[in-house]
Amino acid sequence: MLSCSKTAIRLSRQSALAIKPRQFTPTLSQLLLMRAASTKSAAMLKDQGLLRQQALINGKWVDAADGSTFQINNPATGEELGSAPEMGLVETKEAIAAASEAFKTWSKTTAKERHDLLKKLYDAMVANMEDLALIITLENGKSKADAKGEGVYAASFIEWFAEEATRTYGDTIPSPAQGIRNVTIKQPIGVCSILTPWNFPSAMITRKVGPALAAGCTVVIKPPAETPFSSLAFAELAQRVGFPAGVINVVTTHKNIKEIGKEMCENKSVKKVSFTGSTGIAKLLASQASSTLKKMSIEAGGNAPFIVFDDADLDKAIEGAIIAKFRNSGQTCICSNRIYVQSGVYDEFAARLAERVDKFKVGNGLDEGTTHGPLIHSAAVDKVERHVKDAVERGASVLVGGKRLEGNFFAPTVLSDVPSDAQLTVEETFGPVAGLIKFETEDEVIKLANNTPYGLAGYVYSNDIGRSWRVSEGLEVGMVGANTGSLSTAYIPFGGVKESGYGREGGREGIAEYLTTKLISFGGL
Ligand SMILES: NC(=O)c1ccc[n+]([C@@H]2O[C@H](COP(=O)([O-])OP(=O)(O)OC[C@H]3O[C@@H](n4cnc5c(N)ncnc54)[C@H](O)[C@@H]3O)[C@@H](O)[C@H]2O)c1
Ligand SMILES: O=CCCC(=O)O
Repeated sequence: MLSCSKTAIRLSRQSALAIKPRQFTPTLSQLLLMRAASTKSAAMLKDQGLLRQQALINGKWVDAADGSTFQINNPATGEELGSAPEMGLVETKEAIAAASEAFKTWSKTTAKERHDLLKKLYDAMVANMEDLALIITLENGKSKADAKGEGVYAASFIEWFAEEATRTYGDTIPSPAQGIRNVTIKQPIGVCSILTPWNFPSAMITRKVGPALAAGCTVVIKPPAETPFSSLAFAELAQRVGFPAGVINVVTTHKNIKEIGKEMCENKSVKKVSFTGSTGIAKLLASQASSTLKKMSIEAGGNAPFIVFDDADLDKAIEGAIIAKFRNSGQTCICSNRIYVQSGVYDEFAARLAERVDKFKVGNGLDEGTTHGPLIHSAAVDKVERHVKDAVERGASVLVGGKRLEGNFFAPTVLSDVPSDAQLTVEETFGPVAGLIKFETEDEVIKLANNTPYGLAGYVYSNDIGRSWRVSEGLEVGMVGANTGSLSTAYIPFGGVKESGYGREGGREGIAEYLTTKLISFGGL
């Protein structure tokens, strides 16, 4: 067997040595290099060392070659939180080269070694959860409860994929010919480019990096310019628990995003690209990655229908709509974007949803009692405002909210009688606006729900099990919540169809995205 060869044993020993956990005892010079948290809010961190303001390449915390940086601000207050290096092509190539070199040994570690190290990383995330959640709130704006939820969710991917690392089984395949035995083995695909959005600054990193590391791949992460600190804190913890140099690299940028993104998709040493973000950027990256036929996973925009039938439990449907629509102030790819309510319960559902939304407490995510934070930036508020104005001009009524507040805030909104050609119905709004649309029949609502190029998630509320089943099968989406507004866990295959992308993250399928299947056909038996 391969694992019994002398070479494999030697490599396995080398790598076992390489991943010996390190204690975090910074030297004086390291301490001086570690920039202090520049604001009052960031100074609230128990462990200031988690607020890294440098990028990580080949196990070293580094600045941009030309020393330039960009600022990161709290979207709730505008307060400057700190800065990150404004890197470019040179640093990106360096990071890919480091990941390539590290792949030679990391890919030869045993599944158990990778499991143990990932488990240590999970433990470190749990031990530092308060700080990790604080960083999420500071850079993204979401409420403390949402941030804690995200932190736990982020860590759960590391735990889940630590376990999945040990289950990358191959097959033995009966041969049609005499004297032949066929087996398959799973091997890590290679260096992976990880490009993530700002709406889940931590969980979108771990949902991709967890399975990549578990599979034996190495990664170059490019976090979003709005929220780089969560990925840097994650990388810091990975360093502390002993991930070898070059296995995890983080390159930060604000203005050089196009050239860095292109390099990460076109560089020949990269074998896989994983992206979460808008459909427009997903298409651009897919075309770049196609130049070398790289494997890709894409989790792009959605336009989720949320369907409530007359026979639904309205209490549960309203609860579900609040979660599915307003989580993270509506900035979630699986947020319901169109709420279809059958005519018999339409008025009651609308009135009760509006009453609940009116009670939301909008504010700084750090403040006690805040249920909903700001949007990520003013461009996001502009988009939401545009969608609401357009819907109202086309005949929708504002039941609650409907207006821009100060700064990056938009009042949580419920609109009724939204027409099917409104921007709100056609495009992903990515904000705290619930648009209600009345329907009469099951066939009609399935047609309306599928009338979109997107297909990420959908929701159906009905107490008729047959109807729930029929509608779930009929929706052109990758995920359905039937009588639940909450889908997201590390245990499920997360992903879409149509222009919402391809590939699955999480669940059993998640690690397969980072593995290749190799056939070994033994002849002459
Ligand atoms: N599916 C999601 O989770 C998700 C996340 C963010 C945004 N969106 C959608 O996109 C809309 C616009 O938001 P946005 O402008 O932040 O989205 P975007 O697609 O422009 O950005 C998403 C991420 O992609 C990266 N990116 C952007 N241009 C790139 C390039 N040329 N090469 C490589 N990476 C690049 C950025 O780091 C960014 O964080 C939102 O309103 C929403 O509809 C969806
Ligand atoms: O917005 C993207 C991911 C959201 C989730 O995992 O629930």
